Formats: sequence, structure tokens, C-alpha cells
Amino acid sequence: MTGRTANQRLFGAARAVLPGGVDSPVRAWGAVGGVPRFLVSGRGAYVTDADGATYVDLVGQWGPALLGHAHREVVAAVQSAAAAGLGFGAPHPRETELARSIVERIPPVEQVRFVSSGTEATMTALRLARAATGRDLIVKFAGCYHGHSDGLLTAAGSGVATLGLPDSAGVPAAVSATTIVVDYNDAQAVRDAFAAHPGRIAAVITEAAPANMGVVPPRPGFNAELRAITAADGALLIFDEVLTGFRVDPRGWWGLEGAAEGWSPDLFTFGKVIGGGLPLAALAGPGSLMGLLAPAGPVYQAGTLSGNPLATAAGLAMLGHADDAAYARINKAASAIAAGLREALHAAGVAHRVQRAGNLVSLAFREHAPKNYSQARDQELFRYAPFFHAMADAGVLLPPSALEAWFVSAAHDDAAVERILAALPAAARAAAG
Ligand SMILES: Cc1ncc(COP(=O)(O)O)c(C=O)c1O
Ligand SMILES: NCC(=O)CCC(=O)O
Repeated sequence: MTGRTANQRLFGAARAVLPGGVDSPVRAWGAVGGVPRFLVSGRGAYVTDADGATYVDLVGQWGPALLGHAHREVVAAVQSAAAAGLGFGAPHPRETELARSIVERIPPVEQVRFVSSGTEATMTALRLARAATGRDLIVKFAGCYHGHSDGLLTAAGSGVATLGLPDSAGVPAAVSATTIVVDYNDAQAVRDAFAAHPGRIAAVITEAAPANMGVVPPRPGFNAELRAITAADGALLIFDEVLTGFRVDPRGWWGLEGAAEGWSPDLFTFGKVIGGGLPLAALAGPGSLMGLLAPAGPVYQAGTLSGNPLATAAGLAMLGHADDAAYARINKAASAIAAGLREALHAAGVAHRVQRAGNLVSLAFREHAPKNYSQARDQELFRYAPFFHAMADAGVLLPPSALEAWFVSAAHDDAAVERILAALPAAARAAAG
């Protein structure tokens, strides 16, 4: 025995054969230091690591685990689908069934194309927007993350933000030149972009409610203004609901805002929850646009594993069990956690804002609520690592970056929430330094 923990041994072995020891940078604990926990199982609100330690989990698979880990009916649906064949590379009935359940929930959506990741969904949405408008330029917001396709990595959130990168190496300058980056929540900046490039912008892409620079909700009316500005110029509005879709509400963020205010974007992207924990994402919209996709139309898009039988089974089971009671439990737990956070940090005398967008929560170590990416970065980020580690030591796993959202699930019952609340005072004192 070397005295090293199983997590340490596994991380060492992983780093030899996986760059950085991980398959996605956000998992590497780079911003908080220490050894990432290698998780071997999960059930409900809890996950267990290779050393046998159990944690209340607030990472939630980075979004998909809406009902908690290994939800019995979701697992059963996947097992039964697997027994009937892992995939066929041919149409199968569940694709239509899942598409129909999305169309029924979100009336502006008439057709859905399933892909395997949110990255593919947004990448294809841009291609579709360019084909539909005959224009090249895209507007995106600093701090929003839409996956890792070339044109969307500029000033991106999530791991790009956590690593403090302006963009990624390896993206052709000619591609970056087609992306116009503006500040979030600044409608005038969007108007200025359209004024500077009249008739040349294919689409504005936005997170419906940003949660990849921490949570930075749209100010009231902002998304509706984006709708009006894009429509006036003949550009499309792409609402990226990969993270918020079917999480903040059965109809996603659009259900909380657009549905009530009477507007809708041209295209939606979904992911995470709709795959029930397996690789599945989608772009969706009216038939007039979606019909441009091959083989119905000239915009090529394809995928060997797209809409595969296991992921569609998981997604259907997930959506089928995401009833009003489940959303009510998530909202209640999120509110209790947010209140506990405020109380603990206030008691410890730490300047902070608890950020909320529906049931999404994050923590910013600054006095005023951040409204955009530069404000989100302008906080006492150094406080997050001691806070994070104190929570982990007390058996609560948080996202390993202050610039990520916390994901609460319907399985976060009173006992799980109590464990989080009990851990907060010591973590707040650790953050106070
Ligand atoms: C809003 C948003 N869009 C797109 C993506 C990319 O999805 P994926 O990681 O499945 O490629 C993510 C998260 O990863 C996201 O949060
Ligand atoms: N909110 C950030 C993500 O969901 C990213 C997940 C990943 O890239 O692994």
C-alpha cells in the first residue's frame, strides 16, 4: 500500500492515457485544485467515489440528472431497449415518439432533429440559419457556452471561462471572423452589431438563461428584445436550451418567458435532460426551417448514433416521469439551498450574491449581481476553492468552478438538503479565509 487513495491512483493512471486525466476539461478540478473524485455509482441525490465515500451531488451529470441518479424507471427503460438491440442505423419508433412529446410540450416546435450532443445541435442550428438566410455572420454573447464547435468557442463560458481562455487554439481566424461577440443583457450592443452589418447577420444565438458563467439571468424583456431585433433584420433567433430545456420548467425557459409573453425563437436547441442521461440532443423548430435539413432539404447533417434506441428510451422515460410534482420538489430544494447559502455566507461576513434562474443556482463572490460575463469574472474567485473543498469534506459535491451552475434534482429530498445546509456554515467560514 502506498497510502494513496483510490481516487489519487485512478487520477494518476488516467493522466497517463487521457489528456489531463479526463474526457471533458470541466471534470479536472483545475480551478479548485486537488484530486477529482472518480465516481463509481450514483443513486438518487447521492454519488459514491472509488474510495467508498458518498456525497450529495449538485453536479447532476452537468444537467441531465433531473430525477436523480439511476432513476428506477429510466434504468428499466434503457435495459429493456438494450435487450431489443443497441442500435440499428435505421428508423425506429421511439424517435418519433420522443419528437412528438417535445412537439406537444413546446408549440412553436413542429419538427425535431436528434443528434448526440449539444455541440452538434448548436453547430447544426448555425448551419441551418446560414442556409435559411443566405448570410454568414453570427452574434453570440460573451460568457455563453454553446458547446465546442469552432465558431462558438470565442469568449465562451463553462470550461473555457474556468480556464480563463479568450477562445481555443486551433480555430481558423476565418471562422472566428464570422462570430460577433457582444455583452450579455446589452440589447443596444446587439442593435449596434446589426447596424454595423446590415443584412449580413444570419442569427443571434443565446442561452435562454445563461448558466455557463455562473447563472446570469436575462433581465426582464431582454430575450423579447432579441426576438424583435432579429425579426426586424430578417435574422433568426436561436434559443439554446440545452441546459435549461425541460429543467427549469416542462417547457424550458421559453415556458417561463416566451410562452407567457407571446413570442418564440426561430430555432431551439435541446440536450441534457431529453437524453435522460445518455447521449442525445436536438435542434427543433417550425417545419418551414427544419425542412431545409437533408434529406428533406439541402442542409446536410447526419449521425451514426443519432436518435439511438437507448438514448431515446431514456429520454422518453425521463420526460414521462418529470411531472409537476418533480419540478415542485426541485424548486423547493433549490430555494432551500439558496436560502441556506445566503444565511451561511452572511453569517461569515462574505460578500456574495446567490444567482438564480428558475431552479438553477450559482454563487458569485461579489456584492452586486453580475449582469454579464465581465462582471461574472470580476468577483473574488479565490474564495471558491476553499468553499468547494469544505463542502466536499462534508460530503457535498459542487461543480468544481464558480462559473458553473448547481444542478438540483427531484431526488434531493429533505435529508439530502439537510446535509447540504449542515455543510454550509463551515464552508462559508472557509471562504471567508
Ligand atoms: C447551453 C449549452 N449549450 C450547449 C452545450 C453543449 O452540450 P454538449 O456538452 O452536450 O456538447 C452545453 C453544455 O455542455 C450548454 O450548457
Ligand atoms: N455547464 C457546462 C457544461 O455543461 C459542460 C459539460 C462538459 O463540457 O463536460
